[in-house]
This record gives sequence, structure tokens and C-alpha cells, in this order.
Amino acid sequence: MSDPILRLAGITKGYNHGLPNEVTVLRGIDLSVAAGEVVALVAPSGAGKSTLLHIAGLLDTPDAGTVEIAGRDLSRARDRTRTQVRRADVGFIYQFHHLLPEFTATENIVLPQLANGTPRAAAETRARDLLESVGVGPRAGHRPAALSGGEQQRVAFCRALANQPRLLLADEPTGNLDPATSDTVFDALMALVRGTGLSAVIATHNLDLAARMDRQIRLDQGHLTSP
Ligand SMILES: Nc1ncnc2c1ncn2[C@@H]1O[C@H](COP(=O)(O)OP(=O)(O)OP(=O)(O)O)[C@@H](O)[C@H]1O
Repeated sequence: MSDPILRLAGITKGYNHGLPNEVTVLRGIDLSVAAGEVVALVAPSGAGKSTLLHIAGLLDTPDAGTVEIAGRDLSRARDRTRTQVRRADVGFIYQFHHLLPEFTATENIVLPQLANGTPRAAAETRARDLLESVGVGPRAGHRPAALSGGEQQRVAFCRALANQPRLLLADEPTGNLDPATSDTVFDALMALVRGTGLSAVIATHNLDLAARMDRQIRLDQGHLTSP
């Protein structure tokens, strides 16, 4: 069997070490995500979802444990290597779109590709195709402020997938939208993910959305459990 796309082993993480308000957030997390697998991460607020996603996506380092992406142990890799792998292999989506306000939807998807060495013409074609696939093609030339919340979030999905990552990490990707919009925008996200066959960990409070993924895991008191 091929290596999992993401493998976390024995991850622990705490904040404020040595201070009276020291908090241990993750207490020995083991998680493997196979190629093409979409995992729902369900947790109460403050349980450490964001901390776990940041460690998995190489934005933060654990106090102990290993993080492997596509079979490569990056826990103790140099910052430069971690940044390279993160740019090439990991896509992030947050609750808020974090698009660059002064650039159009297309440019927001082109820029990370240019940073990754893709020629402009190819980057623009990919941006157009991605925007078409989530139904935002006609709005491609607009800046974020001229888009609806659902459209902004769809553009953010396209940006996350711009460099064809192996792993998508999403932190409440529809948490900022009203329930009806959330459902259709989530449909667009799942179509993108399933269409590309990439692996994903998607944090959500919404149990109906979680039920549509391949597997659910719960983070509680620093430990992962299956419901
Ligand atoms: N930089 C930090 N310094 C100190 N404590 C932190 C830091 N980052 C997070 N924490 C604490 O760690 C715990 C987990 O935070 P985290 O943001 O990972 O939770 P979460 O599950 O994503 O929460 P939410 O669903 O509310 O966004 C919280 O108690 C938080 O206050």
C-alpha cells in the first residue's frame, strides 16, 4: 500500500510553558490520511482544531511527535524545506476568505501559482478553469468586495487548490455563511475535492456536513477518537 498523504504520530502541543496558565492542547495525536480520503474533524470550540491543522500543514511545530507528508518526515526539517513543501503540497482554507482585497478573483488564484514558478499564461488558464468549475467564472474579473460571501469562499477554495496540492486542510470552510449558502458552497468544495482526488482534513461543527465525508474523527481533551 502507498504511504498515507498525511501521517501524524504522537503529536503533543501546549502553550505558555512553565507559566501558571500553561495549557496542553494536544496529547499524543496519531492520524493517517490516505490518498483521496476526506476526513471530518469535529471538535468543541477551543479543543485545538486550528492548532492541529496548523501543525499538520507545517505552519506550526509540535512539542513532540512527527509530521509526515507523502512519506517524508518534516518534523525536524529546516524552515526552508517546510515552506517549500507547504507551498507545493498543502492547500489551506479558513473560515474567512483572506483574499487579497486589491486583486481580482483571477489574480488571487494566479499569484500563488506565480510564487510557485508556474508561467503566467498557464496560471491564468488554471485560474479560469477553477473559477468556472465552482460557478464563479462570470465574476472572475471582480475584486473580493464585489463578490457575495459564498462567492468569496469559492474563490478561496480555488486559491487553495491553485498549486495542485496533495493535501487540503480546511478550518470551518463554510462556518461564516448562512445555512443555505453553506450547503451549496460545501457542495462546490466537495466536488472540487472529489474531482481532483486529493486528500483533505476538513474541520466543521456541522454534523450533517461531517457525515458526508469518508470518516469522522473527534478531538476532545487533547485526544482523537472516532465517533
Ligand atoms: N498562541 C497561543 N498561545 C496561548 N494559547 C493558545 C495559543 N493558540 C491557541 N491557544 C489555546 O489553545 C487552545 C486551542 O486553540 P485552537 O485555536 O487550536 O482551538 P480551536 O479548536 O481551533 O478553537 P475554535 O473552534 O474556537 O476556533 C485554546 O484554549 C486556546 O486559547
